[in-house]
Amino acid sequence: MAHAQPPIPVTARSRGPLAGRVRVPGDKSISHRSLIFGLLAIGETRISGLLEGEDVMRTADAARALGAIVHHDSPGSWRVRGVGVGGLREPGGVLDFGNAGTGSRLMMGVCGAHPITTVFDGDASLRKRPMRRILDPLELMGTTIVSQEEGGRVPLTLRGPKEAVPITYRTPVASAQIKSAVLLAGLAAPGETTVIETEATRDHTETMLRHFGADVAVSPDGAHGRRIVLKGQPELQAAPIVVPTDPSSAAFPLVAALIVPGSDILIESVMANPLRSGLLTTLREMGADISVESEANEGGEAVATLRVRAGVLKGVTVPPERAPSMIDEYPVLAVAASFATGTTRMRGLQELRVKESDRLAAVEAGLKAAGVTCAIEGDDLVVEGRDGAVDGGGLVATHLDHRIAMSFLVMGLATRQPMTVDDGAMIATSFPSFIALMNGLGGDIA
Ligand SMILES: O=C(O)C1=C[C@@H](OP(=O)(O)O)[C@@H](O)[C@H](O)C1
Ligand SMILES: C=C(OP(=O)(O)O)C(=O)O
Repeated sequence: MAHAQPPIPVTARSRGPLAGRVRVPGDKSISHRSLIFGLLAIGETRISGLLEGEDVMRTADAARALGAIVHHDSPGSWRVRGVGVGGLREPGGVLDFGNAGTGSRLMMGVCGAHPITTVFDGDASLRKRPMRRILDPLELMGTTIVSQEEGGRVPLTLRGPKEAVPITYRTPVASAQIKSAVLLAGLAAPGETTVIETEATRDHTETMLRHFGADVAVSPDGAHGRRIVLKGQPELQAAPIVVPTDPSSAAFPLVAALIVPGSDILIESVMANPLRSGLLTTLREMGADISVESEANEGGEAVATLRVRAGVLKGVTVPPERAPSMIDEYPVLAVAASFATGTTRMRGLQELRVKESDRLAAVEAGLKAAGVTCAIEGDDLVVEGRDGAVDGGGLVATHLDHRIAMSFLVMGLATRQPMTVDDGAMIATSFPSFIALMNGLGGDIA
């Protein structure tokens, strides 16, 4: 499958303070959803600021295979002429989602509720990831799992029912992908589809449902949870989308500026959605010098331009209920924690084991390669901070995981010895301009 090219090792070296002003690319979660909603709407959806990373391009290809007309006008600017809910065409071939959990899982929700047969596949990383979490609710809605690899993995084949059955579903783990797959499937079902989540997760699907004219009601459920009720079979109307920047990408220059002594940078228009802001909360608790220079609204999301200055960080305990709001940021938080004074304990990280790699194991191995003491205790990751002085010098195995690659390259900008990651190719899945952007701030990554 995809990405069988020879690995491309990349090395980061420390070369003095970072300075300058950057804007990171569009949000990956919102970019996938923009194309999917464009497919499911009637009319032409105009998107600006779309992330043109490999994961999102797979979703664009899938939308085309399902009948949408997708045009790329200029960098970030796309148009999608949709087929409407119920109007999907059966694809002629396999839908290959490459490395993308979000694209594949959300599209399983879409396709599994339509009366078509679809085959899903991906790269070696995606082939290891659990899909039962999507297949279980889909089966309740009437989808037939024609074939699947052991444990519900891709390659797998779905056949949708004539008409999907609406369900009430409590997600078994905090996952915006499960929630979104069920809601997207619920679009094709008559009546009300309800998703209940014990911990609130990113709400981009709910926001976009409303934006395209669906009737969706969200109410609190328990201490941290939400209940989302969707009225099925709406006629979604094309609507313009401005994709705000990706806070999960902003995390890399942000942490780099905190740990490279003397740094002082501005990161423009970082999406400030509270369900995506756990890293900022945690870094501030660690004593990070992050100030808000200005605030605005982009595409319906609050954004803030952040000034970030290097300084002393102190170890903290990160509570498990914060995990959904910073789920993809733990690898780079572990890097920040390595430079802090004292111990950082990140609690409740079981979901990190089923991302593009087992991120708990990959982070532990990478930190140890850099001379940092750390341990996995149950579902917690514990990092002993080295008070600003990390040796580095290790070779880090990235296991087809973009966030592992970028996190350890950020680390190498501040370690005594350079850090090398075994393969930088996967960075293109979410942040193709990462190396150029970091080097533009004064980094040395090559
Ligand atoms: O819905 C989304 O766009 C995402 C949800 C999260 O996954 P889970 O739903 O598996 O937590 C996150 O890790 C992923 O990068 C994007
Ligand atoms: C987990 C991630 O993405 P996905 O699940 O879409 O592969 C990520 O980008 O860190």
